[in-house]
Amino acid sequence: MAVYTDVSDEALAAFLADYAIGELVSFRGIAEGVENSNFQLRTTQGDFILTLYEKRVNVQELPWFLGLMQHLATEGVTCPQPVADKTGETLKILAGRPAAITTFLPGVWPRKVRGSHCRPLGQALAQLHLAGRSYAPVRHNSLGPAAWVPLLNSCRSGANTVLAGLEAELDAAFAHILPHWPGREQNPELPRGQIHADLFPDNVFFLHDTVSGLIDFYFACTDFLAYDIAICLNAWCFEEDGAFNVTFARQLLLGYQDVRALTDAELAALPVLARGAAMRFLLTRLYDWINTPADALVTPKNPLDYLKRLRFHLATESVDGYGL
Ligand SMILES: Nc1ncnc2c1ncn2[C@@H]1O[C@H](COP(=O)(O)OP(=O)(O)O)[C@@H](O)[C@H]1O
Ligand SMILES: N[C@@H](CCOP(=O)(O)O)C(=O)O
Repeated sequence: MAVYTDVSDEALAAFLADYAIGELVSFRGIAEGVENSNFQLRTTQGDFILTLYEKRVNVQELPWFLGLMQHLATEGVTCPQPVADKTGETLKILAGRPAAITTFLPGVWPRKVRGSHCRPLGQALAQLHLAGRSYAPVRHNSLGPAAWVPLLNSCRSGANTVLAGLEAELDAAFAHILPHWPGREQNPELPRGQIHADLFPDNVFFLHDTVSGLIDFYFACTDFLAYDIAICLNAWCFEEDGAFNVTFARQLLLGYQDVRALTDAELAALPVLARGAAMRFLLTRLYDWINTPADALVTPKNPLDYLKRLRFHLATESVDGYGL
């Protein structure tokens, strides 16, 4: 469960007095989520989400994230919109933590992904990328390739306790990823822009097979647009047993291209981007798996799910393997 910080009735009342969003009707902690403390807030004007930002989010970067969500919402992306207080502030302090109120989005995230989710997902991702083009501020991807070897270094002593030989397997995999990673320079064939960078099923709400909202922009950054697709291929297109579902991948790529055509360079780069995406989530999960205390509120996710994905992408040499 993810409510790390308690909010007293008195603190909440004082906090809400700064806003013009009606009278408090109900308030409850949301068990789902990993990173931050989230609460559902109902007032006489409707439903809202109150988020208290916890340790992993860099406070200095919160204005970038809130600005991006505001911008995307203005451009027609259904995502949480920061709510300003009576003085125009969206980022405030509550219970000693940075805090913001955002709009509540209707819908439910898919507990089991179906093929019918993947085309609308691809369309929504491309719409997000197009809407992000007019948001100029840049946020470097702090979990990009430069972070991966240091992350593995910080877990080396524990890696082989998770799986014998894991450390050597990851070191070997780096040789198939890092030297082939596209350069950071502006390359019109491999466009960069604002990406979500964590668009997993639990961050996409659906109503009747239609995307009703995208949430959780706190890993968003400025990077290759196609890297976001690679993250979605990993998060949406594998079965529980680790088998790749090429039909889901094809639907995802077709949906994306309904809205934004991929360049030849983006299509050619997909295998290496997908390897990198698998490595990124494998490593953060490995770090959490090794470092999360047994009595922690949140159960760490299994890093080995991403080892299966990484092995698949290492064996995939072209976009044909993803159904195009
Ligand atoms: N804007 C929103 N509208 C509706 N529900 C939301 C919204 N934001 C968060 N939630 C709820 O809170 C849960 C956790 O949110 P999330 O942003 O994924 O947390 P974390 O960043 O801690 O992982 C979601 O699964 C959803 O149930
Ligand atoms: N999507 C990541 C973990 C981040 O969790 P979120 O609740 O913030 O999406 C993973 O699956 O490893």
